[in-house]
Amino acid sequence: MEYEAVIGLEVHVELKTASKAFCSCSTAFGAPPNTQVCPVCLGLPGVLPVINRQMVEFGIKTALALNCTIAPVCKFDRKNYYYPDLPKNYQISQYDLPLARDGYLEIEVDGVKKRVGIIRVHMEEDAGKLIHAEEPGADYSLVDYNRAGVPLLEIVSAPDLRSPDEARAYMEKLKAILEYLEVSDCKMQEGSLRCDANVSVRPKGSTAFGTKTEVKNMNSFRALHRALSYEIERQISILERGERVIQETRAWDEQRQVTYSLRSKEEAHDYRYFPEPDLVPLAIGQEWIERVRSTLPELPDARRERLIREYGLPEYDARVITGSKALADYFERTVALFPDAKQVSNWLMGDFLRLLNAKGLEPQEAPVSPESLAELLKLQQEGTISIRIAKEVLEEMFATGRGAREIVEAKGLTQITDVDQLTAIVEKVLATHPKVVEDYRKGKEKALGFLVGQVMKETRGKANPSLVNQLLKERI
Ligand SMILES: Nc1ncnc2c1ncn2[C@@H]1O[C@H](COP(=O)(O)OP(=O)(O)OP(=O)(O)O)[C@@H](O)[C@H]1O
Ligand SMILES: [Mg+2]
Ligand SMILES: [Mg+2]
Repeated sequence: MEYEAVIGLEVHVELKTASKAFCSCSTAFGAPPNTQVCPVCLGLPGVLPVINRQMVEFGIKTALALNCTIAPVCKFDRKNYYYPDLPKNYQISQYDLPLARDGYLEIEVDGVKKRVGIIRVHMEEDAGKLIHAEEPGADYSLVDYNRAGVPLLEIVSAPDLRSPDEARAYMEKLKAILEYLEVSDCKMQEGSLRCDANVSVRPKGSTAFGTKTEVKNMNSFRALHRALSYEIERQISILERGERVIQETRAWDEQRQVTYSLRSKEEAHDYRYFPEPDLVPLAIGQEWIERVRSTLPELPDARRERLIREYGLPEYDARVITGSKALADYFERTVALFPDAKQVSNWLMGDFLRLLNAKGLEPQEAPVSPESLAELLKLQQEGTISIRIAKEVLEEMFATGRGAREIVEAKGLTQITDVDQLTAIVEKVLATHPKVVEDYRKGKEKALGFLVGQVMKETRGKANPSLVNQLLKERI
């Protein structure tokens, strides 16, 4: 039988406010443990939380960008559970009256566009961080409450996704939007963007949903994709055996590349939600919403369309470039200095991204500035260096942070365009390969490529390829 997956994602985003959700402690990442805490976020008796205005504003901004309806009145609720990462033994969250509902975002997979529904966006506070001792025999865990109380948004998608590819496309788009809005750092490795994946399978063509499992603990898009693929296969083989999938929470094991059971539905928490008595309901007026709407920046879809319009970029290029705000910024800054937009996008999508990924860097962290890249492209365009040398120079720029011209001059990489000098090398190559020359004369076109290659080798890539071609043809 053919099966179809049904996937819905719950995404938690840490907001980059300066202070925590309900107190004035700093949210800065990486401070020594338990230095950014106070009686409010530690939940000591008698303290009162105060709603962080910036958190609400970031929430409105995000909800608007996701095409949601902002609730005229929302409220906070206590989600009760006992765990060492939660100093108050409850988390302030939102339950039946969330900040916003009923939005969508658009994804595209294999050329097919699709709207993915957003069921709700709500505000809540983060828990602390537990560090479990890993040495053999260790029986303790360390607790850091710096993160306890940091504002989060939970963004819950409708069960509209049908494959791991669609799930990844959704996450990529959501991350891009959040980055464009500048409401979060969106670093999955640092935990500022986290995703729980709900997944079920059903016979293709069926309209009813199957029993879902919820998978946690993926800390990259790749892990999300793999965990979903694994979980879909696991569920299909259960159904194929004539058995039933049980509703449970599972975790992704990155080491073993499998999911394993954490707890079943019977063991699920009863959170005993009730309205947070220390906070008044929050009424968000239309003026506030409109004011925030007027500050919305250009979002990825709009920017993609503009890059196509303004620079004549192919749709594919525009999609890749605008997939990250930093990359799109980088592109536009480079094109301002080197107006051949397609060249710039080729370099960015090719060698630039490859070198960045190899170093695990984001575009804004690139050791090569747009000014430097533009300088390199100019050197190549004016013929000072060949494309092959340009690629080498870019690697060197990444490795050392030095400028293009500086490297070209220091290493004597300037392209050889001197006819006499090249002619000598061409003659030498022709003399060493009489058989290849013969082949070419007999009509074997490819033979010329070999000879060009030999000249490039002799000159360590510095010969001007079109001049070499011309000189070879003149002589054969
Ligand atoms: N049959 C199903 N198959 C796959 N996904 C589903 C199915 N039914 C619901 N979902 C998805 O599961 C998610 C449910 O999230 P929601 O936050 O509403 O509830 P929850 O997981 O019970 O709560 P919690 O926040 O405590 O984890 C949504 O993203 C929804 O799209
Ligand atoms: Mg949820
Ligand atoms: Mg859930």
